[in-house]
Amino acid sequence: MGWLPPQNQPAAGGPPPLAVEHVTLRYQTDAGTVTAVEDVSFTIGAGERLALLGPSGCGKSTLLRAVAGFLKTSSGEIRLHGAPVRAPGPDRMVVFQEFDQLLPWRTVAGNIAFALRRARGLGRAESFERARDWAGRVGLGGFADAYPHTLSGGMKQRCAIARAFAVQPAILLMDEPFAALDALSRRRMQDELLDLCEETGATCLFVTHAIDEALHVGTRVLVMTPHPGRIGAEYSVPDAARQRGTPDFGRLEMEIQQRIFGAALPEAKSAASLAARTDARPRLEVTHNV
Ligand SMILES: Nc1ncnc2c1ncn2[C@@H]1O[C@H](COP(=O)(O)OP(=O)(O)OP(=O)(O)O)[C@@H](O)[C@H]1O
Repeated sequence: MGWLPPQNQPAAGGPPPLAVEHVTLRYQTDAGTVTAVEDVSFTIGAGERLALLGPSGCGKSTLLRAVAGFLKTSSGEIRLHGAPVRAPGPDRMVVFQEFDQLLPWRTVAGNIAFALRRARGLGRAESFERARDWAGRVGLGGFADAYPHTLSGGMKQRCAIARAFAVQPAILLMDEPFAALDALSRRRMQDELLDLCEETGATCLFVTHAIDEALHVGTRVLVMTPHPGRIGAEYSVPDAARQRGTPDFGRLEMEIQQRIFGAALPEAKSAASLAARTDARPRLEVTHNV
């Protein structure tokens, strides 16, 4: 069964799927104002997968929630294909870390079909046909009629991912979707996600605090500074550096560790020697470095 056309297809030379422009995000609490994210700007082009990487509390989830439309910006603008984001919309699908994001009273197919009806306006028959197809694509073909409480955590995440991809949103927003899984399941699902992204050409914003996951999944990695979150550095990840165990992957992983942990990393070389190694590699470029 064919894909639905992605939503908000960009006009040639038009604005990118996502533009975050000088965005600051603050929370008002009883104890005062918390600035979670400060003056962050970036864009995501069609088919790009941007991994937002940073330590706990640096504002990754806050930023993702603002892109989803759950939070208003304190200043700056978030644009989807040029249009300002003011509220949640069916052109953005979010996959959360939590296993309880499915509707418990609907089956696997029912969860996916419900999203297709709501977001794409499909009729019942077509939405269920597509939903069963998507359940099969994520390895849940035999569980299409199962209810969420009968599934493992990994199976629930597979269903949430299928639901998000099925809708073919303008952008997929993923907030540490594999963080609560065991290490083996996490690795397998990262690979499967990568395959789905490459097959569908999905545009993604992927939040993680794991360097290896960011490098494996992302075509670009934005490293955020600790609280309040700002953009510390940006890395392009060429295909050769995406595979764990390769020299390019190891070098880029080390370089990002050095940036995040600095002198605390025992095996870290001096910044100058790391820079020299970076320069020796033609495609591992730091494209932004504030
Ligand atoms: N609802 C809220 N009210 C007040 N402060 C909040 C709220 N949510 C988050 N914060 C604060 O905003 C900052 C950023 O939090 P956020 O959850 O976005 O970070 P994160 O990088 O996603 O962290 P983690 O990786 O641990 O999930 C933190 O200082 C946090 O305490």
